[in-house]
Amino acid sequence: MAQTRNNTTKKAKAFKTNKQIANRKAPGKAASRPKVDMNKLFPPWGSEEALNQTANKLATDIILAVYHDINTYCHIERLAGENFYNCQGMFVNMRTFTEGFIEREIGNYMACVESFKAEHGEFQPVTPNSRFLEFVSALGWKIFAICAHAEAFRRGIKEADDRTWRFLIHKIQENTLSIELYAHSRTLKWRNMIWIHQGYPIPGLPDMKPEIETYMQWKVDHPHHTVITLDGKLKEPTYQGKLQKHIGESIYDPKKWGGLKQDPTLRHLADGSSSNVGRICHMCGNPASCDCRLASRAGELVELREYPETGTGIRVLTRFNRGDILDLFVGELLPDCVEDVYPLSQCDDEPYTKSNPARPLATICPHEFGNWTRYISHSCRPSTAFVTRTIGNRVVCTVEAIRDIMPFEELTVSYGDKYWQRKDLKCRCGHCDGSGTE
Ligand SMILES: C[S@@+](CC[C@H](N)C(=O)[O-])C[C@H]1O[C@@H](n2cnc3c(N)ncnc32)[C@H](O)[C@@H]1O
Repeated sequence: MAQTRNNTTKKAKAFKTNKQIANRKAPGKAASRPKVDMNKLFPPWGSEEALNQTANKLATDIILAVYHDINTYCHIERLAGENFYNCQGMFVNMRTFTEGFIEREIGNYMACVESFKAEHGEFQPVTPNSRFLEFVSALGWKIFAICAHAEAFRRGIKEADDRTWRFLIHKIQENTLSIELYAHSRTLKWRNMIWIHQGYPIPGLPDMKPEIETYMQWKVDHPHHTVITLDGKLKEPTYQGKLQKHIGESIYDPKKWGGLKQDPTLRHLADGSSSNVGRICHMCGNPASCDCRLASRAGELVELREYPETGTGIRVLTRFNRGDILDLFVGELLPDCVEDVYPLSQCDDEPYTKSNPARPLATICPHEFGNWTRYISHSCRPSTAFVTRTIGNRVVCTVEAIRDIMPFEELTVSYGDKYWQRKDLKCRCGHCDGSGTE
């Protein structure tokens, strides 16, 4: 992959390269971009398209909130288990809201069924206008119990207009495996929420027992140890037959550096003095080594998914804004480049010029140990960039959004022109002729 550079010089270089390429490929012609249909983008107010657009956006917001709330619920449950400040009360409230919602939905449904029976003397399996009935019939008890953990879903089932509701059902249907895996890999105890209702039949609705008794045959260790395949199955991410394990921070092993004790990306030596690495901390502006850390949670709102042309990639389960620092690119820190699929060269955080290139510090190699950022595919029109920054006590490589990123989009980054020149590989990003340059 590309060497990480200083932000501005990287942009300047990219601009120059693109300009040169445009001139080389189509002399005398400006590079053409697809035309934007303004009517489609901003349909007339009150038209069918405009109403669909609004409903679609609302439904997207609700499903994003489902992912977000499941994650938060499980996080607070963990903190409550550790007696973390105020989390127990917070968790009890969250659980009560979910349980109460399920009780009410089942209770209201049963009351409708009973009153119909009292009036007509027979059971009528269709209760008019029951979204609860529609949802459980179409998607089952498990997805209902999982979604019930999100306040946006609880409100949506009652308050959303019909158009938004149809979009929401469709979106949840499209993402059932993703939602189930998301809940499973965070150990959401959705069974507890419907357990007490399994003993009696609920007329007109599927039996919940088989769903409660069927366990997802997939181990739970880390959410990023699972890839959703193209045919809707699950697999582990592997490199040369070995599981690619998740780590939170880069690993420095002195044995791999000939016994050298000092991690070359650190800003201070063992005695606390400066190692002359890095500039000021990007978070607090401190010129000396400090305790800042990147508090990014982007990794919690992405999933590993197989894509037809590029293999395992990253699908986002939220919105990101231009400028967001999504996470650190981490791996084993090595003195040399060992293979050329995953590693990135970590340079010092210095202004970079041709006559004075930034000093290389290490190779970050995530082929076995790394985080989700190692799976980001290349695109000649990327949505993120690798940036060298000084944060806290070390120089790091961050992944940052260079434009707004839409929900469920695949994240992309540029690996740099060299990646596609030196390898027997064809770029399949769909924006170039395979050469890796637009
Ligand atoms: C850093 S890895 C990304 C994760 C990889 N897709 C996987 O399945 O493990 C880089 C490799 O992904 C594939 N890849 C990523 N972007 C691509 C693109 N635009 N065109 C073709 N292959 C791509 C290539 O095999 C490349 O060597």
